[in-house]
Amino acid sequence: MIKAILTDIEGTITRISFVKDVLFPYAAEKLPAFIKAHQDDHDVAEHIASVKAHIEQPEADLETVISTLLHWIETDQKVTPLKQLQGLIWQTGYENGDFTGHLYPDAYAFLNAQKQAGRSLYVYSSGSVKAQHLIFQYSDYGDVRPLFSDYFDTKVGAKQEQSAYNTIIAALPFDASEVLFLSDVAAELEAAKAAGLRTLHLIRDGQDSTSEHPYINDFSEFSAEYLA
Ligand SMILES: CSCCC(=O)C(=O)COP(=O)(O)O
Ligand SMILES: [Mg+2]
Repeated sequence: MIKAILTDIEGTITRISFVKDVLFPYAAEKLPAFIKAHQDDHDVAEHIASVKAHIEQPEADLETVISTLLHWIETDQKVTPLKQLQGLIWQTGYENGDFTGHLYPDAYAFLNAQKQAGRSLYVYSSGSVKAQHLIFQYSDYGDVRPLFSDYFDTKVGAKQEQSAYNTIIAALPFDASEVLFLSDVAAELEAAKAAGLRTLHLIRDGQDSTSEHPYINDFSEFSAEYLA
């Protein structure tokens, strides 16, 4: 019996185009000035050091760090220092009202219904925990953070690695078999399944596809069989 739900964000409860066409371009535009202005802040300095370690250039100058980060945004690489920096940059955009966090209406209704039914809700996204807080604090439906009991990002590991799900389950008061993982990416579902979680694939926006996993096109198709 499913007692908790662990959800991905992009492509599962949030439209992919909100992330790719709104959040990523905003981060790319603001990133150079942000890095220059905040390079000595403790957190930012750590993320800059992490970029240099990642490219194995400990002596890299700031321009190299910035062009590396911009390349990672362009190619949608889920590298932890980039994802952490994006969260810091998006804060200003949300606070200024430049955008609100997109949530599919069916996802919002589903999450509310599951919470009311007594299930605990958790988030696991490549976006940093800070970015997750922001998208839910400034969502289209207002501040929906009270829906969620905890948040996980790539600090527990990459989403396509089984060990990341083992780490998450170890932090939850549930057995793996009591947790349903929702994602739009088959490789993430494979990793979660290997860790013993139940899985449900979201195949949204008219994509004509089938899956090795149980799948739905949106949460209006969700039924009790996925909770049994
Ligand atoms: C938390 S909103 C930004 C999402 C993001 O940066 C991203 O890379 C999406 O990855 P996900 O694991 O949610 O598909
Ligand atoms: Mg996703």
